This record gives sequence, structure tokens and C-alpha cells, in this order.
Amino acid sequence: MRGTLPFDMLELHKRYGDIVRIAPDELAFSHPDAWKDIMGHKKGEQELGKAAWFYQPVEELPRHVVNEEREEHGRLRRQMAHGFSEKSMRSQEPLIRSYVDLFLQRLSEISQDGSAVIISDWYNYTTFDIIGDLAFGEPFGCLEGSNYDTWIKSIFQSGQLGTILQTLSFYPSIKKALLSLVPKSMRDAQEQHKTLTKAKMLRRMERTEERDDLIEGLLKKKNELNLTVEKLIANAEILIIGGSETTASLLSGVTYLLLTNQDAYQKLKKEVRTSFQSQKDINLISVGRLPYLQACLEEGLRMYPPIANGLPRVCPPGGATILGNYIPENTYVSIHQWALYRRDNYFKDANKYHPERFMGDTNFKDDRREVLQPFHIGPRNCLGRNLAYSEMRLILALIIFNFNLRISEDCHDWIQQKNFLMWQKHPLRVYLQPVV
Ligand code: HEM
Repeated sequence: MRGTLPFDMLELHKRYGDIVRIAPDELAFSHPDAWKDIMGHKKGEQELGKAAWFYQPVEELPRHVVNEEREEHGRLRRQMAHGFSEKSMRSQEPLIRSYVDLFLQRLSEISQDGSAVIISDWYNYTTFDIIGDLAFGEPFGCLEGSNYDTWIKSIFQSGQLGTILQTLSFYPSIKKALLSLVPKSMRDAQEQHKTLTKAKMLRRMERTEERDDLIEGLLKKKNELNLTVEKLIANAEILIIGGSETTASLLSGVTYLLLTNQDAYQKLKKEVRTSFQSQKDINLISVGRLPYLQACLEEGLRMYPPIANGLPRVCPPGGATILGNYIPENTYVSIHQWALYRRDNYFKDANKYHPERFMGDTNFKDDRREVLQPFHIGPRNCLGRNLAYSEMRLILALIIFNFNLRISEDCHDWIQQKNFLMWQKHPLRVYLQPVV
């Protein structure tokens, strides 16, 4: 509830080691092998399910791909995977590029008077518009309007509310009482949000042309999979939450880390500007050939993982074996990413931004790079990993190609933030000077 869980977890692991009991029935693990023990594919053994108190704090809400039970999850994931295939991504490229071009154009306009730009908002506008179009068939108009639309604002508010509800899951009777006391204004706002979302989904369902987007796979099998409009909406919403804030946070984090580490920024500038003659040469394929840019993103994911806290799983009947220990059934287990990545046991100079550790630099030869799993592993890992990398590479390469960047003096401590499921980002102010 204080928003300090990532930092508290690091202190606990430093003090007590790789396994810490953080509640009577909950263990936190901080070790490279814990990933496969907790999240890996299990041959002939039961997988560790997702903890209901965390993933479904309001039981009545319809479930989606992230919090469905195993069988139903498999069916949803198989259908959704079409929208994330190589073929779909190739056909999504012009759409993604059109929003990135609009992002660059809007940045040129608003930076003309020499004032600092809140780049963190602009990254969010871009990723929201892209995912809005890919999940609902229409953008939110953030880039056009230079603003978050009301639909998105209510999604943002749900992050902190989610943390409160998860915490209250430990006090079921208080949670029930509090939920019945939700003020009318809040319930009305929720109803309005639902109406807006339903209208969006119905508009998408009315479209008759084949669309290689992220929801088409589910729409095609909606009768077979018994998907109501409410379930389709729940899935589209989770795509928007999971696919926009994460990517935008990482872009803000990497921008901050580069601008406060001039060596890395200069190296990246050189790589991007010597690899391309014109911005027309920069596309989803060509940005995949920039090793330093990739290293900057990896090191950004290490220092500022978009999902910083542990997402709890539960041990199945009969228990599980984790790091060679028998863990009884019904024990909650998780891996807290931010805390894991800041441990000196696994990374040399762990609190410093060194993209070189992902470039084969022998100074970092003892780093345990396999520790870094920002997209998780196993059957419930991130479906949008390739899309996320494509977007992040494209946006970062194009901004570095087009502008010289300088961080505003008042943002040097920007990375000191609270975390409620997501980072509570302060405005990141940056001066942009067009490259002529
Ligand atoms: C840097 C950006 C991103 C990061 C760090 C990230 C991370 C993650 C993580 C850790 C999970 C596992 C969640 C869990 O176990 O509860 C996940 C799941 C998922 N992510 Fe991402 N994600 C990113 C971007 C995206 C994007 C752009 C999309 C596209 C819409 C996306 C779609 C999904 C989906 C659909 C799942 C659920 C997969 C399943 O349960 O089978 N993610 N992501």
C-alpha cells in the first residue's frame, strides 16, 4: 500500500538470502533457477496456477487471458496468438508506423519554441493509440488531442485501486464492507466506462473486413469458445493495459537512463545515425540490426522492469519443488523482478546503467544474464514480447535519429518512484533539438 514493495524486497533478499518468507503462506524467490521451477513448462506435473487473491480481487468480473484457469487460458491463448504472429506483425507495420510518424511530427511541433516536452506522456499517447487500434480497431486520439482520453484515465486509476483491492483480499470481511460503500459517483463513472467500452467493442464487431489485429482471432471463434461481449471486452482491456503502459514505461526509463549516462547516449547516437541515411530506412526489420540499441533496451529492462513486483503463483495439490526445496500445496510463490536484478550476486555494479554487459564486455563476464526475464517464461509468458520489442526499437531509433535530447534539470531524480503494479511515473521533461 506504500508503493515501496520493490525496494523492500531487495532489502529482505539482501538480509535473508534467495528465499524469503514474506507472509505465513507466501515465499519470495530470488535466484536464476526459480524462473523455470515456478513458471516453466511442466512435463506430466501440474503447473503452478495464478493466485486468485492477486489476479481476481473482484470475483464477479469476467476473466481474461491473464487470469483464466489453465484449460480456458490455453484456448484463449491459441486464438490470440494469431494476432502476434510474424505474418500479422508484418501487416500491422504500416499502422504502427503511422502512429510513430504522428508522434515525431507532434514532437517537432511542440518543441519548436524551445521549451521542454513531457516525453513520458508522449510515449504513453503513442503506445495507447497503437494498442487501441490493434485491440479495438480505433485509436484513442491521444496523439491528435495531446491528451489522455477519459477511457484511459479510468484505466490508470484502476492501477492503484487494484493494489488496494489486492491488499484487502487479506481482510475479506473489510473488503466486502468497503465494496458495498463505494460512493455513487464512483459507481456511475464505472458504469459510464462500461458503456463506452461496450460501444467500442460493438463497433469493432460490426466491421466486416478481415483485420490482422489482436482481437480478430477471438472474434472468429467467439461462438465456439462461448465468448460473450463482456468476455471479449475483458480481453481487449487487458491487451490495452498490458500492451501500452509497459512499453511506454520502458521507453521513458531508457530515455532517462541514456540522458543521465552520456557515454551510452553518445554511443547509441553514433550507432543509429551511422546506420541509416534517412529515416525512411528505419523500419521494423532494420532496427533489429542495431546491437547497441538492443543492449540499451535490455539494460533498461534490467534497471527499470515495467513489471517490477512478483506476480504470485500458487503451489498445486501435492506441493512443488523449487530450488530443490519441497514447498507445500497452497503456498504462494513469486519472483520480484526489480529486487532480483539489483542484486550484486547476479550483476556487477548492479545499480549502474551499463549496456556493455549485453555486448559481451569481459568486465561483466560473471553477470548471470539469464536472470533477466522481464517477459517471464513458460506457458503464460508475454504474448506481446515481439510486438513490444518492435515498437520500442522503432520509437527509440527514430527519436534518436531525429532529435538531440537533453534532460531537464528538475528530472535528475526522475527514477525515484513509487510502484503500484506499475511505476508511478513523474513527468519526464526533455529538451528536443531537431537534427538538421
Ligand atoms: C516492455 C513491454 C512488456 C513487458 C515487460 C511485458 C511483460 C509481461 C509479463 C511479465 C507477462 C506475464 C504476466 C503474468 O504472468 O501474469 C505478460 C503477459 C502478457 N502480455 Fe506482456 N509485456 C509487455 C508488452 C506487451 C505488449 C506490447 C502486449 C500486446 C498487447 C502484451 C501482451 C501480453 C499478453 C496478452 C499477456 C498474457 C499472456 C498469457 O497469459 O498467456 N505485452 N507480459
